[in-house]
Amino acid sequence: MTLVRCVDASRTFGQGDQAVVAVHGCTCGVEPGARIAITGSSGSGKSTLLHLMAGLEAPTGGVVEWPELSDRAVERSRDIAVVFQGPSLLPALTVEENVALAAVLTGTGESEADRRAAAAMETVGVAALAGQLADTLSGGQAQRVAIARAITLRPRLVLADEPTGQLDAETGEHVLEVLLAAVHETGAALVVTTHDPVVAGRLGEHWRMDDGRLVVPAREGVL
Ligand SMILES: Nc1ncnc2c1ncn2[C@@H]1O[C@H](COP(=O)(O)OP(=O)(O)OP(=O)(O)O)[C@@H](O)[C@H]1O
Repeated sequence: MTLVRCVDASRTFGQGDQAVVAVHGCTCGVEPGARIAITGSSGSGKSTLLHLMAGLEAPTGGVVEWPELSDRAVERSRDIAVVFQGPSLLPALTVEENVALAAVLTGTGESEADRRAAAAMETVGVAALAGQLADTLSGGQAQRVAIARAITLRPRLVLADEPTGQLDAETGEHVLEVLLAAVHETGAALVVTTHDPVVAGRLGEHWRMDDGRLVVPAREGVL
């Protein structure tokens, strides 16, 4: 039942003297229902590991696989949603258009995409912002809209890269609540990278990246 499994997965950027090993031989797995925080200092490889799990980066060593999901990347991309740290909305589109876009881009018909977007905006509590241009939103509102976009296709796995990293503590806490409620409602597993111990404390499981190496508490039945 593992959604994503990394077996001795590595990611090196650059070559020769310039090579940077961002992730060294990581072995881990994410199961349905998981709530995982990945902490670690800046540059320790958290984002790179998340991108490997999303399929946004290919490993340069080892294997990343999605046993429960489709072998085809396009179909898999419907089941895996990524929430980024910074602004990720298209500023000239409305909230509603931004939320529907992910569905449209993965081949969902327009009326179905609109219906799903409306449901996701309702879940996340941004329905009142539907007609507003994305570049008029506050940071917290924009991140809630990004969460709505992430859950529009009801993914099996949500990977959030420092989703509260650019927000003040109170707004960040609210966005985290929204994210946890959204994955609860949709039944998705959640992996969050964070520098914030308060955020990490809200998730059931805690992994740590240490200079590209993953420290995962031992669990049975994942690998
Ligand atoms: N596209 C890239 N090209 C070259 N080096 C990269 C690239 N992406 C990441 N790196 C390097 O890989 C290492 C790990 O970076 P990564 O962004 O995964 O760390 P992080 O723990 O997420 O950091 P932060 O908390 O600051 O976001 C760093 O040394 C970084 O400079």
